[in-house]
Amino acid sequence: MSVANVVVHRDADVLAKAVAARIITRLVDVQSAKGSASIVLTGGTVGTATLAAIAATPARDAVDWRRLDIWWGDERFLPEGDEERNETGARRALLDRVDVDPDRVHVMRGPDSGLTAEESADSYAAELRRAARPEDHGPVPSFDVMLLGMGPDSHVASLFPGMPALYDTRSVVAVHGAPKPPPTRISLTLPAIQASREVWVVAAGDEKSGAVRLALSDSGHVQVPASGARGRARTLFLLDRAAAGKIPPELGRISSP
Ligand SMILES: O=C(O)[C@H](O)[C@@H](O)[C@H](O)[C@H](O)COP(=O)(O)O
Repeated sequence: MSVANVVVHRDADVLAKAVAARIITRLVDVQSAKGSASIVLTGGTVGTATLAAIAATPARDAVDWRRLDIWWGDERFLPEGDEERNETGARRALLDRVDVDPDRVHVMRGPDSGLTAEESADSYAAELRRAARPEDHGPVPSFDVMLLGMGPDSHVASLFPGMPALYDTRSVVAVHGAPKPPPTRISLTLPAIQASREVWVVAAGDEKSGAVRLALSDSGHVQVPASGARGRARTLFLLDRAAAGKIPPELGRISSP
């Protein structure tokens, strides 16, 4: 797993725009090299603001949206179209505004599908397994970009400190009793996250600064899930100054103006 590199931006607005530009560049580079690309989206305010920033960027047209596989790191177990679903926020911010291939938008199904949360998690794991290729050496694709928001408790996706999902070796699990509402969710596990070529953790606000410091130190991933958010080739913590406020000098950081 790669060591985390930190990039700090002035504020949450610049952070979202900078991550949007980074995503566009990364997808264009990957598509140029491989013909298609894959990205895992996150819920949360920073993740959604980033998608809106992509939609607002003329350079978005440099991405071939038809040749992009879109996944989610987690989803609230709610009916399709529910305002609280991460999918709803992503469609409104970006996906309904670019020419994605609907067959390559892989949603985590909610209760309206007739599936239980466990069945929905198993169904998503099976979809990931079908998408994995021999060179991925595992049950999930090597995602080109794994976007993860992070909570003040250092949760990523719906992996909350100390909860059973952090001990699970499967790729996708149902989460019950999540401390962040709604309580029932579907989430990739750390092994699935760590299969990514690149993991980008995005966080803004001083309420995240303690979690950032823990996530960048060698904390245990059960109590500090974000410390397990590492990519095979690259890990980025993309922060605003407030979220970076407790990073010790020895951990290094690159600050934009
Ligand atoms: O379903 C969710 O709620 C998200 O996937 C969750 O992991 C989110 O990314 C973090 O809680 C950060 O959220 P904020 O950026 O809003 O603080």
